[in-house]
Amino acid sequence: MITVFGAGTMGSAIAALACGHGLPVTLVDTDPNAAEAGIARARTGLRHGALMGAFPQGVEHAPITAAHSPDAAAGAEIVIEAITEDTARKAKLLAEVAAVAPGVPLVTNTSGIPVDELADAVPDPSWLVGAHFMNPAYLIALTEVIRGPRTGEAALAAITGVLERLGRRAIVVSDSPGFVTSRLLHPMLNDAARVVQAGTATAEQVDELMRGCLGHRTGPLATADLIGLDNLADALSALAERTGDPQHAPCALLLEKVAAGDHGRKTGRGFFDYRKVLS
Ligand SMILES: NC(=O)c1ccc[n+]([C@@H]2O[C@H](COP(=O)([O-])OP(=O)(O)OC[C@H]3O[C@@H](n4cnc5c(N)ncnc54)[C@H](O)[C@@H]3O)[C@@H](O)[C@H]2O)c1
Repeated sequence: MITVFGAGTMGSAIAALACGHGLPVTLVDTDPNAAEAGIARARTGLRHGALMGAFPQGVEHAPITAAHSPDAAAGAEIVIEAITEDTARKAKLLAEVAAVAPGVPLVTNTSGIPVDELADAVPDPSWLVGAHFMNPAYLIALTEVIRGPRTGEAALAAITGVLERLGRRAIVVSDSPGFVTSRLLHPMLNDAARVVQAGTATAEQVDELMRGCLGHRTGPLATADLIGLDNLADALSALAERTGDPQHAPCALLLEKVAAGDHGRKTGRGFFDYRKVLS
């Protein structure tokens, strides 16, 4: 059994990935409504993934159960945290989980908070490792795995073993703010928003140029909407704080959209409008 903390965009997609490969999941969220919504989203992900051929044939989908407290980590083979990108909140949860499940591999799905910073929260830092699943986790077959300076071989073997059972390939990188993918992608998404903010082009034009001229598969602003603009702003702030580069701080337009509740696909509107598609 895998216990996943955080039933938002990522937790629900990771749950779908595991269940589609026959591994039962307990999906934990402090907000009971978010847990139920996360299970519903995971079921949609299971249907979507099945249609896309993302799950092995002949493997029965495993159950997903909702829970609301760190106690749900007891008895887990591995724990994956995919809660809000907030260092203090993640550290508190990891400490609570380590107390309930000592010696169980702890995986953080942070977008870019250094694993070693979070490792200070747990009594045995060797059990903490990073696995940066991408959205949607059940469709993207490659996972960036982060080995912190204190990550132990047992934790690394546990996550790479689970990823293999989930049909994912792992690339193991060293610990650093934003690792590889967020360090490169997030500043580019921020700059794409700055181009719109400056009035140089519309969001549609930015994405069309990046797709048509530069081969970007979805377009940067559609990618930002898929990630969730609230999460993108949090991840950029974390990157700016840790690199000391003010250019990485979320731009004004991004912050305006977050403040207005326009968080991208998950709220129905971000740089683009999804409400017709969702209704
Ligand atoms: N969105 C992406 O595309 C993406 C991709 C890779 C990694 N990540 C990372 O994954 C993590 C989750 O991101 P998301 O986009 O799913 O966020 P989200 O805002 O969609 O969901 C976060 C969930 O965590 C819950 N939560 C907060 N504190 C909790 C706690 N102590 N215990 C249990 N649940 C708690 C919240 O209620 C919320 O439902 C973040 O660290 C993010 O940076 C996100």
